[in-house]
Amino acid sequence: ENEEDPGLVMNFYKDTCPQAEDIITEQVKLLYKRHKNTAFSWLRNIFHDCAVESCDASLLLDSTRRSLSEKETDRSFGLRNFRYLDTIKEAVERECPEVVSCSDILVLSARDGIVALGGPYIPLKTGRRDGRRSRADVLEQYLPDHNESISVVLERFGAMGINTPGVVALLGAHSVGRTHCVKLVHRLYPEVDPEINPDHIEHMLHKCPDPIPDPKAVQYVRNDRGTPMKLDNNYYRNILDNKGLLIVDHQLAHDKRTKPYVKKMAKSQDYFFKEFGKAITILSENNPLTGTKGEIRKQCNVANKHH
Ligand code: HEM
Ligand SMILES: [Ca+2]
Ligand SMILES: [Ca+2]
Repeated sequence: ENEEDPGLVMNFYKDTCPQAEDIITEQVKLLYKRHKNTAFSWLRNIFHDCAVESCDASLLLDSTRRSLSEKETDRSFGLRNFRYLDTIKEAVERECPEVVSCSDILVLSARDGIVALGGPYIPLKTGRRDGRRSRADVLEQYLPDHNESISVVLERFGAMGINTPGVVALLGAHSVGRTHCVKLVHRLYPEVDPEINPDHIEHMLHKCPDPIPDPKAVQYVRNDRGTPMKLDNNYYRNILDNKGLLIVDHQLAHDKRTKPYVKKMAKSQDYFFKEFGKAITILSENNPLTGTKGEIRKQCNVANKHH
């Protein structure tokens, strides 16, 4: 870090685009009013972009002739609503063309999306710049799969500096949104996983009636039937009650290392929010491109053309 590169700071655009953060907040509010589920996407994006080497908006790049996009990999299954991030970028570009990075827009939309969902306000720094290439080739080394062991999950997040309560808090994001049947049928067919709460099995079978779901059919189960639209601590009560959808969700409530925190978060929303805020902050600061590294992308889905 030097004079030209202050790294990440609060309100990085205060001189170059003083309205930037207000425009983003305003757009998030407008878009959330019309498309509630776009807030799930803003929240999920910060994990899928930042956990894979860097918060550099690599997640948003489309495939090119030379490289596969991260969006098209299996771990990204179900990611949606990218067009609303483009809407925010366009609104910011109208005010300050080519100043605000897509990676900062991705992070700040997550911050404001969390608030829209009833979660805490987490002050986050800015000054990230956008990467120029997809990281699809290494993505699986960073993003755990739905049936990953807790040891691997703790190790992957630990490598970013996120501790055990931080991991437990981050998984609390599964208090909103949905999971498609393709990620769940292995727990239902050929035999039902005996660890699932019998009251929940009926619902899951009803929503996922086919052992091999048509990947194009929109068949899914809501992550939290109780409060599906609220980022609250109901997730922890669900998983303690054996109503977690993914194997990782279920294991989180049963592993010796994570269970004590699951119980604590199930009891205290404040504790959940406190740990969630810390962990999101660390995630959002993972290995950013700052200073003169990377670029300010004009359009979030394509790297700039070089002249
Ligand atoms: C071990 C780590 C994780 C795994 C294996 C995992 C896996 C998944 C899977 C398989 C889905 C369902 C996608 C679909 O079928 O549409 C999902 C949904 C979701 N995940 Fe995660 N996830 C993890 C951590 C996180 C974290 C850290 C966050 C955010 C901080 C997050 C936020 C979300 C959200 C909001 C949804 C709902 C998306 C929607 O409804 O569009 N997840 N996750
Ligand atoms: Ca990235
Ligand atoms: Ca909830």
